[in-house]
Amino acid sequence: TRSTRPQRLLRAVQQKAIKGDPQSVISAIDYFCRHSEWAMNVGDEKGSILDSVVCEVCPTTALELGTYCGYSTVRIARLLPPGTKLITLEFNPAFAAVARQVIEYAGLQNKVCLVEGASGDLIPKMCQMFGIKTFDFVFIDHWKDRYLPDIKLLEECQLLRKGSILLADNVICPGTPEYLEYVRNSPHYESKYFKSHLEYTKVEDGLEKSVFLG
Ligand SMILES: CNc1ncnc2c1ncn2[C@@H]1O[C@H](/C=C/CNC(=O)c2cc(-c3ccc(F)cc3)cc(O)c2O)[C@H](F)[C@H]1O
Ligand SMILES: [Mg+2]
Repeated sequence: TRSTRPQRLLRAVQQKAIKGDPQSVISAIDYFCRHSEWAMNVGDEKGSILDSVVCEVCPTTALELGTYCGYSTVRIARLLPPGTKLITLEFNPAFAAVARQVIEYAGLQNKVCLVEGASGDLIPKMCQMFGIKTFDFVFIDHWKDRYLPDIKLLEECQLLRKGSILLADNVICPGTPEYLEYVRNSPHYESKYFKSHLEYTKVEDGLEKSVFLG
C-alpha cells in the first residue's frame, strides 16, 4: 500500500538529516515541506518565534497538544536544559509512531515523553502520571476547535500557575476564533499576537502568546 505523508516525511529525515543533530532534522523537514509535500508543521518562520518564547520562558515543565510528526516537539526539546521534560500528546497512533522515530533520530528521546491518547482524557491525569503540579509552558497545535475546551480543562485541573505561558499556533489560519476571544477578553490572561505566515506559504497566520494571571 502507498506510504503516508508522515512516513515520507520521516524517510526524508532519515535520508537527509544527521542522527543526533536536531537542527538537521528541523532543516530536513522544512526542506521536504517546501520542495516536496506541504505538511502542517509549525514551520521555520513561526518556529523561530516558538524558539524565542521557549528560550525566554526556560520552562522546567512543558506540554504540547498535538505532536503530529514531532517537528515542534524537536524544536522545543532541543532548547530545554537537561533534567526538564516536554510532555507531548498525540491520539493518532500512526502519527505517534512517526513522531517517536523523528524525536529519536534527533537524539531527544530523553527530553520528551510522547503520550498516546486524547488531551481531554490525559490532561486530568498529568499529576498522577508525571507528578506534574503546573506547566510553565504549553504549546497548542491540535484540532483548532479543541484549543478553548482544553485550556479551560488545564485551568480546572489547576495545571496553570501565575505566569504560565500558553503559545497557540494557527490563530488566523485555519483560525481559532473562540479561543482568541477568550484569552483576549478574559481577566485571567494577558495576550499578545505574533504576526507571521502559514508554514511554507505567504498566507497570513500567527501565534498567540497568553500569560495566565492566576
Ligand atoms: C482533541 N484532542 C487531541 N488529543 C491528542 N492529539 C490530538 C487531539 N486533537 C488533534 N490531535 C492530533 O494533533 C494533530 C492535529 C493538528 C491539527 N492541525 C491543523 O489542523 C493545522 C492545519 C493547518 C492548515 C492550514 C491551512 C490549510 F489550508 C490546511 C491546513 C495548519 C496548521 O499549522 C495546523 O496545525 C494531529 F494531526 C492529531 O492527531
Ligand atoms: Mg499548526
